[in-house]
Amino acid sequence: MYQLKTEASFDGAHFLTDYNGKCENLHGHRWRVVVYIRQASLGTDGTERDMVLDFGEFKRIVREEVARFDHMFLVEEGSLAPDTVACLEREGFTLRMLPFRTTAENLARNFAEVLLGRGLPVSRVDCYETPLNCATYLVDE
Ligand SMILES: Nc1nc2c(c(=O)[nH]1)N=C([C@H](O)[C@H](O)COP(=O)(O)OP(=O)(O)OP(=O)(O)O)CN2
Ligand SMILES: [Zn+2]
Repeated sequence: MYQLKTEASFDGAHFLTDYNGKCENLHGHRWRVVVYIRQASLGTDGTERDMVLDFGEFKRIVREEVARFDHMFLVEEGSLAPDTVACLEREGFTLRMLPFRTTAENLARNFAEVLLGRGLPVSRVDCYETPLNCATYLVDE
Protein backbone atom coordinates (compact mmCIF):
# COMPACT_ATOMS: atom_id res chain seq x y z
CA MET A 1 0.00 0.00 0.00
CA TYR A 2 1.26 3.50 -0.89
CA GLN A 3 0.34 6.67 0.93
CA LEU A 4 0.75 10.35 0.03
CA LYS A 5 -0.03 13.39 2.11
CA THR A 6 -0.31 17.07 1.43
CA GLU A 7 -1.70 19.97 3.39
CA ALA A 8 -3.31 23.37 3.14
CA SER A 9 -4.40 25.98 5.67
CA PHE A 10 -7.18 28.46 6.00
CA ASP A 11 -7.95 31.38 8.31
CA GLY A 12 -11.42 31.85 9.61
CA ALA A 13 -13.73 32.85 12.41
CA HIS A 14 -16.23 30.72 14.27
CA PHE A 15 -17.89 30.07 17.57
CA LEU A 16 -19.14 26.85 19.08
CA THR A 17 -22.82 26.54 19.81
CA ASP A 18 -23.72 24.93 23.17
CA TYR A 19 -20.15 25.34 24.39
CA ASN A 20 -19.80 26.17 28.04
CA GLY A 21 -16.65 28.29 27.98
CA LYS A 22 -14.66 30.79 25.96
CA CYS A 23 -15.20 29.02 22.62
CA GLU A 24 -18.88 30.02 22.65
CA ASN A 25 -17.62 33.50 21.78
CA LEU A 26 -16.58 34.55 18.29
CA HIS A 27 -12.87 33.85 17.71
CA GLY A 28 -10.49 32.84 14.98
CA HIS A 29 -8.09 30.08 13.99
CA ARG A 30 -5.64 29.21 11.29
CA TRP A 31 -6.86 25.69 10.61
CA ARG A 32 -4.32 23.31 9.08
CA VAL A 33 -5.74 20.49 7.01
CA VAL A 34 -3.53 17.46 6.27
CA VAL A 35 -4.90 15.00 3.74
CA TYR A 36 -3.72 11.42 3.25
CA ILE A 37 -4.50 9.28 0.21
CA ARG A 38 -3.79 5.55 -0.15
CA GLN A 39 -3.55 3.23 -3.08
CA ALA A 40 -2.35 -0.35 -3.51
CA SER A 41 -0.86 0.14 -6.97
CA LEU A 42 1.01 2.83 -8.89
CA GLY A 43 0.18 4.44 -12.22
CA THR A 44 1.50 2.64 -15.26
CA ASP A 45 1.97 5.33 -17.89
CA GLY A 46 2.48 8.99 -18.63
CA THR A 47 3.03 11.61 -15.94
CA GLU A 48 1.70 9.33 -13.23
CA ARG A 49 3.83 6.29 -13.99
CA ASP A 50 5.06 4.94 -10.65
CA MET A 51 3.04 7.54 -8.74
CA VAL A 52 -0.15 7.28 -6.70
CA LEU A 53 -1.02 10.73 -8.04
CA ASP A 54 1.04 13.69 -9.22
CA PHE A 55 1.70 15.82 -6.09
CA GLY A 56 0.91 18.89 -8.21
CA GLU A 57 -2.57 17.59 -8.94
CA PHE A 58 -3.06 16.36 -5.36
CA LYS A 59 -2.19 19.71 -3.78
CA ARG A 60 -4.17 21.64 -6.40
CA ILE A 61 -7.40 19.81 -5.50
CA VAL A 62 -6.80 20.01 -1.74
CA ARG A 63 -5.94 23.72 -1.88
CA GLU A 64 -9.00 24.42 -4.02
CA GLU A 65 -11.37 22.85 -1.50
CA VAL A 66 -9.66 24.35 1.54
CA ALA A 67 -9.68 27.81 -0.09
CA ARG A 68 -13.49 27.65 -0.10
CA PHE A 69 -13.25 28.25 3.66
CA ASP A 70 -10.53 30.89 3.71
CA HIS A 71 -11.18 34.25 5.41
CA MET A 72 -14.78 33.40 6.14
CA PHE A 73 -17.03 33.28 9.15
CA LEU A 74 -17.93 29.61 9.56
CA VAL A 75 -21.46 29.47 10.89
CA GLU A 76 -23.39 26.40 11.92
CA GLU A 77 -26.78 26.56 10.25
CA GLY A 78 -29.46 27.72 12.65
CA SER A 79 -26.98 29.10 15.21
CA LEU A 80 -27.59 32.76 14.32
CA ALA A 81 -30.91 34.51 13.91
CA PRO A 82 -31.80 35.20 10.25
CA ASP A 83 -31.69 38.94 11.02
CA THR A 84 -28.13 38.64 12.32
CA VAL A 85 -27.05 36.75 9.20
CA ALA A 86 -28.68 39.40 7.01
CA CYS A 87 -26.97 42.24 8.93
CA LEU A 88 -23.54 40.62 8.68
CA GLU A 89 -23.97 40.00 4.97
CA ARG A 90 -25.17 43.55 4.46
CA GLU A 91 -21.95 44.72 6.13
CA GLY A 92 -20.04 42.74 3.51
CA PHE A 93 -18.91 39.81 5.66
CA THR A 94 -18.68 36.43 3.96
CA LEU A 95 -20.48 33.76 5.92
CA ARG A 96 -19.97 30.09 5.16
CA MET A 97 -23.10 28.33 6.40
CA LEU A 98 -22.41 24.73 7.40
CA PRO A 99 -24.84 21.94 8.29
CA PHE A 100 -22.71 20.91 11.26
CA ARG A 101 -21.16 22.27 14.45
CA THR A 102 -17.82 23.78 13.44
CA THR A 103 -15.57 21.45 15.43
CA ALA A 104 -12.24 20.25 14.08
CA GLU A 105 -13.73 16.73 14.01
CA ASN A 106 -16.58 17.80 11.72
CA LEU A 107 -14.32 19.90 9.52
CA ALA A 108 -11.96 16.93 9.09
CA ARG A 109 -14.88 14.67 8.10
CA ASN A 110 -16.27 17.32 5.78
CA PHE A 111 -12.96 17.67 3.91
CA ALA A 112 -12.67 13.87 3.65
CA GLU A 113 -16.15 13.60 2.14
CA VAL A 114 -15.67 16.50 -0.26
CA LEU A 115 -12.30 15.20 -1.47
CA LEU A 116 -13.61 11.64 -1.84
CA GLY A 117 -16.36 13.19 -3.96
CA ARG A 118 -13.65 14.70 -6.17
CA GLY A 119 -12.21 11.26 -6.75
CA LEU A 120 -9.25 11.29 -4.37
CA PRO A 121 -8.69 7.96 -2.56
CA VAL A 122 -8.69 9.70 0.84
CA SER A 123 -7.90 7.54 3.86
CA ARG A 124 -7.45 10.18 6.55
CA VAL A 125 -7.76 13.89 7.21
CA ASP A 126 -6.12 15.69 10.14
CA CYS A 127 -7.54 19.06 11.06
CA TYR A 128 -5.36 21.17 13.36
CA GLU A 129 -7.27 23.89 15.14
CA THR A 130 -4.15 25.07 16.90
CA PRO A 131 -0.55 23.91 16.41
CA LEU A 132 -1.02 21.38 19.23
CA ASN A 133 -4.68 20.35 18.90
CA CYS A 134 -5.70 18.11 16.05
CA ALA A 135 -8.77 16.03 15.17
CA THR A 136 -8.41 13.11 12.77
CA TYR A 137 -11.08 11.57 10.57
CA LEU A 138 -10.29 8.07 9.32
CA VAL A 139 -12.20 6.86 6.29
CA ASP A 140 -13.62 3.32 6.70
CA GLU A 141 -11.76 0.83 4.52
N1 LIG B 1 -12.58 18.08 20.52
C1 LIG B 1 -12.68 19.40 20.29
N2 LIG B 1 -12.58 20.25 21.30
C2 LIG B 1 -12.64 21.58 21.08
C3 LIG B 1 -12.80 22.05 19.77
C4 LIG B 1 -12.92 21.12 18.72
O1 LIG B 1 -13.08 21.48 17.54
N3 LIG B 1 -12.85 19.82 19.01
N4 LIG B 1 -12.82 23.38 19.56
C5 LIG B 1 -12.68 24.27 20.52
C6 LIG B 1 -12.67 25.74 20.21
O2 LIG B 1 -12.83 25.98 18.86
C7 LIG B 1 -11.52 26.55 20.78
O3 LIG B 1 -11.21 27.65 19.95
C8 LIG B 1 -10.25 25.85 21.06
O4 LIG B 1 -9.91 26.32 22.29
P1 LIG B 1 -8.69 25.79 23.14
O5 LIG B 1 -8.52 24.35 23.00
O6 LIG B 1 -8.90 26.30 24.47
O7 LIG B 1 -7.47 26.41 22.35
P2 LIG B 1 -6.58 27.64 22.68
O8 LIG B 1 -5.47 27.66 21.71
O9 LIG B 1 -7.40 28.88 22.74
O10 LIG B 1 -6.04 27.22 24.08
P3 LIG B 1 -5.20 28.02 25.13
O11 LIG B 1 -4.36 26.96 25.75
O12 LIG B 1 -6.22 28.57 26.07
O13 LIG B 1 -4.44 29.07 24.42
C9 LIG B 1 -12.60 23.84 21.92
N5 LIG B 1 -12.54 22.43 22.08
ZN1 LIG C 1 -12.34 27.66 17.96
